[in-house]
Amino acid sequence: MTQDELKKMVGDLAATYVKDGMVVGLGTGSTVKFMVDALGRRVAKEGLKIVGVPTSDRTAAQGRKLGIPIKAVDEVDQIDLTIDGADQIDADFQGIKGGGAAHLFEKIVAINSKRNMWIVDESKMAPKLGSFPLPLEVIPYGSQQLFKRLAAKGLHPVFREQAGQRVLTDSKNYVIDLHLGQIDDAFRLAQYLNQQVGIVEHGLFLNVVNTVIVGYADGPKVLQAPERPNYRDLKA
Ligand SMILES: O=C(CO)[C@H](O)[C@H](O)COP(=O)(O)O
Repeated sequence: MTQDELKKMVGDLAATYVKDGMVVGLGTGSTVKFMVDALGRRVAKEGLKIVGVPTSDRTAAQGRKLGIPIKAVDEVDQIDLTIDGADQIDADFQGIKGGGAAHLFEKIVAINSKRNMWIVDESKMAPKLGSFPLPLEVIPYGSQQLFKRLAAKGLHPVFREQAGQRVLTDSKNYVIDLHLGQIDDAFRLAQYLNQQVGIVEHGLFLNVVNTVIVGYADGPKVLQAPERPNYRDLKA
């Protein structure tokens, strides 16, 4: 099976978890694209009634084109289920996201969701996080100084570029990727990054996911993460 076939397999399966009347968070990326296509088919054929809360301009445009009613995160009371992709998932169900530069909105939608499901092909599963570079969304103002601080700390930052231009997020911020190789203590690193002025959000998604669907050549596997407190409920 090709990687795209694996992505379609998990995307199609994830779409079957969506029930009539749900408010559904719609992630971003090539795997989610298959899932949104499948939801669009259900809306057209079955008359499935849902509201989609997209995590990027790309996903919003795809959803609207397919006839999925779209609302912004602040226009809904709560999101029942968010289905998103991921760049890397470790053995403890912690994840790295932001390969598509959408992790800020993805994290906002995720923490406002009752349940979170990630859909990935098997290449995304790893014993430890870090071989996928960790994305940071950073405010352009002062980003060179921030870059120098991250470099001095040994975090191997690289500004993300495309066709010789710095990548801009939907909020017109830059992305810095940290080429770490391996992350030994993701919680400690997240704490450090949360404290750095100029970083709007990092791509460590810790204790966020409830269910992961992994696409293997012999079929999809549905994995349940341990039940943990939602990010937003952590005490100050
Ligand atoms: O975090 C993301 C975007 O910011 C994506 O979910 C992640 O990059 C996975 O994308 P793909 O399904 O294309 O591999």
